[in-house]
Amino acid sequence: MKIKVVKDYEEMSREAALFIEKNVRENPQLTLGLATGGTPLGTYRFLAQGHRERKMDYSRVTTFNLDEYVGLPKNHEHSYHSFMQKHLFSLVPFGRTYIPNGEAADLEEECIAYERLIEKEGPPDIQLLGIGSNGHIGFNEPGASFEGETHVETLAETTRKANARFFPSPEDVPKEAITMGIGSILKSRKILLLASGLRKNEAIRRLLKGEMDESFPASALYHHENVTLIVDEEAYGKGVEDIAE
Ligand SMILES: O=P(O)(O)OC[C@H]1O[C@](O)(CO)[C@@H](O)[C@@H]1O
Repeated sequence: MKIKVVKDYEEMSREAALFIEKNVRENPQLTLGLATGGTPLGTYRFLAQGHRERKMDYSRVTTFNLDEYVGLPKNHEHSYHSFMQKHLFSLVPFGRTYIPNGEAADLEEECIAYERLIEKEGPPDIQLLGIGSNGHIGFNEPGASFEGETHVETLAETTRKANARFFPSPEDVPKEAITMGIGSILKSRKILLLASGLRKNEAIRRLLKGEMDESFPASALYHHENVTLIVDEEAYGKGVEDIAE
């Protein structure tokens, strides 16, 4: 795991956007795995700026989102479809964009179809990831199999609580989501993991201990040979030994 410690959220976001831009310049037909939540918002802002000001071209890039809440219509203001539209897709034209359909009549079928799509079009050249304070990646909660494919996950109460800030009230946070599995995520060629703020400090400390355990989903990333962690000083914390290679 390569670890880059940066000053703050802004710097983390800029570094992440530069990482993606560099890879897109090298391969304009890249497949990009995307995340939602608070963590990647700044990265998307910088990607949009690069497109606007430096004419970065994403017209041949294909994107796959990690997850979507079950039961929210695509145009619901808190669906991840709406999130991506608002924060990235309306600002940067991509070739093709894919997000699981959380209101599919047959969710199992939807999961199988999404996994097939990733296999056909991908796997992602870069997978962008945030980390939950309980170590979740995508919506793979503690206990999720490291070999799992796209599936319906019951959200941990801590995750629902953390995401309540995006909803009018905590009860409005859906109880389930479709998420790419850890196995699907690990198929990506490169993984870019971002973490910022004190809220993530404990999760990063546990990750950097390097112990692989299904009770801590992000530790599966030690099974992958090309992971870059960009972490700010608050999330990295003091007294953590640098185990960067
Ligand atoms: O970025 P946040 O809002 O802290 O959430 C952590 C991670 O959990 C998720 O919301 C679950 O998908 C990710 O998108 C996100 O990066």
